[in-house]
Amino acid sequence: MESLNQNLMLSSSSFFSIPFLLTTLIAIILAATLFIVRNHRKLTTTAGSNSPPGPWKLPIIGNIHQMVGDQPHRRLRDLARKHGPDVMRLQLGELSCIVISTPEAAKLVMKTHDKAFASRPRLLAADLVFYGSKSLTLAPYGEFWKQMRKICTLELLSAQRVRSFRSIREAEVSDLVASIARAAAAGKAVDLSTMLPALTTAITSRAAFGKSQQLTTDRAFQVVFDNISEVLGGFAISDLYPSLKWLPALTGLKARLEKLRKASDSVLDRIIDDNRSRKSSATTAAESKGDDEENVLDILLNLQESQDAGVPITMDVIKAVTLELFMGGVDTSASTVEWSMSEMINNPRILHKAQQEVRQALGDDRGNSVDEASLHRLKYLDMVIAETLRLHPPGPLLVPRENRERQVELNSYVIPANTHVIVNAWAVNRDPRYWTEAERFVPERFVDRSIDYTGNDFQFIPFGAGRRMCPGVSFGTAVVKLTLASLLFHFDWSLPAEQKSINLTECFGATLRRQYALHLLPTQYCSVL
Ligand code: HEM
Repeated sequence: MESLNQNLMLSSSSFFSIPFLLTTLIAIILAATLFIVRNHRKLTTTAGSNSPPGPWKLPIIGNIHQMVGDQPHRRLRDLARKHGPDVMRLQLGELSCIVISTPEAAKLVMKTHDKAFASRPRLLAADLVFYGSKSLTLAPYGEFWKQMRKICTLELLSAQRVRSFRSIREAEVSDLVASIARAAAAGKAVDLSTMLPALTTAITSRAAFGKSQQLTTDRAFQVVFDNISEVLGGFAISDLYPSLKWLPALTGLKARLEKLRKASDSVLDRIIDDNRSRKSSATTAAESKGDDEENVLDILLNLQESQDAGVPITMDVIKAVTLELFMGGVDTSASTVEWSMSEMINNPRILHKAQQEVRQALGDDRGNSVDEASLHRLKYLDMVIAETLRLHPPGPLLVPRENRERQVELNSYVIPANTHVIVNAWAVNRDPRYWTEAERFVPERFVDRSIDYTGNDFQFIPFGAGRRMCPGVSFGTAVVKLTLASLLFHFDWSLPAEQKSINLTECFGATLRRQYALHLLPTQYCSVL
């Protein structure tokens, strides 16, 4: 959603904040003193005989100091290798966590005990920005979440609905292609790290709110959106110490969240008012739809009016859900396209093969833009996308779960109620026991293996699995595939003169983005201007 998925994905950005580091520093000094007094502690501990193993922890801060760093998915994988390969226990402040790092353990959490672990931890940001956790991603497991999930899968993100947004995708991708063509004609490199999120923002905003509300140029909304993504990235220090009720005020987080809520409220109120006045002034049903297909906001407002959604669709619910779908749709797809292009540029054989497939399948008509109806023929491109999602899942740690109701027995371990569960999908997708040369980008590995995004292949979980798995798979993959096919069909790609290869360093935030902007030189293959 932060990328909400994601965009609501667990990220590390707040581990770097100054208040966080200061508080951590003071706590570390206190803790270190206590630690020296008890220096006979073992380096790997088990809290009780039935508790999963975990690294040694300091009093007060637990294992927080071991999480400081910019690659938490890698740190967690390394810690797990040493202290708990399947299931590892961590203490983050007052929170008890377990970290899941293998397909077997992921299956236990997201299939065998899926229902018990289907809740989400309480986050201050969810309460203050997402209207009291009224969004699907952050809602605790229960009746409200079940009804909203139904609405989401049957109404907002169903395969049929995603198909109905086809003209939006095609129009926006063809605008992107036209602007890249202008750069190509001028012999200039393009910055795909800026262009791709702008594209996915435009597509998602039209699907969520309609063309007349297109927000791509709306600076106010962009600022709100970026801020929410940042705040939702990672555990805020106050979420790690929920008993210290004064902490959010002290760290300034509460004030910041309240300000964000006001800002997002004013943007969403304006959009909803516009939508209503457009409807009431329209004289025909066709007019009331505006210039796009029925959008997500229209559907939610209709459900509110008809009162048969199973739960009250209040204005807060409408705002929380539109905001989260907007956030979920933007960064996840953009970063997938960016990583695909990066990997292909570093592997010219793969780039050439994917490009040949697209050009052969879509014909040699140099005036044509890519037609979505032909995309099912692109089997190799499907493998490229799957391999990208395996190595660079936008949500490497999924969205944290919690067994809010009761204790669970996981293998032989007892997991007490209210334990946070972090599933390291990034580590699972690279488990060397299941993937040959797991760190290499090899799309052909999917020739003899079906590409399964349904959450039934626990060795490959870029969209999560179980009850809480991503409901935006069709929406996301449709955007990714059309964009990649168009980039490959219309242009040949190379590195700017001074560059030898693409640096693949990751930047962990709301989603797992590239650390450095992706600048590439396009050469036009088809005439698109
Ligand atoms: C390449 C694209 C995408 C990827 C890789 C992705 C990945 C994920 C992941 C890993 C989760 C957490 C699953 C879990 O906790 O088990 C998630 C949840 C979610 N995603 Fe996506 N996502 C993508 C696109 C989208 C899009 C386009 C939307 C909506 C427009 C969306 C909406 C959501 C929502 C609402 C949830 C929360 C579900 C719940 O908690 O019940 N995602 N996504």
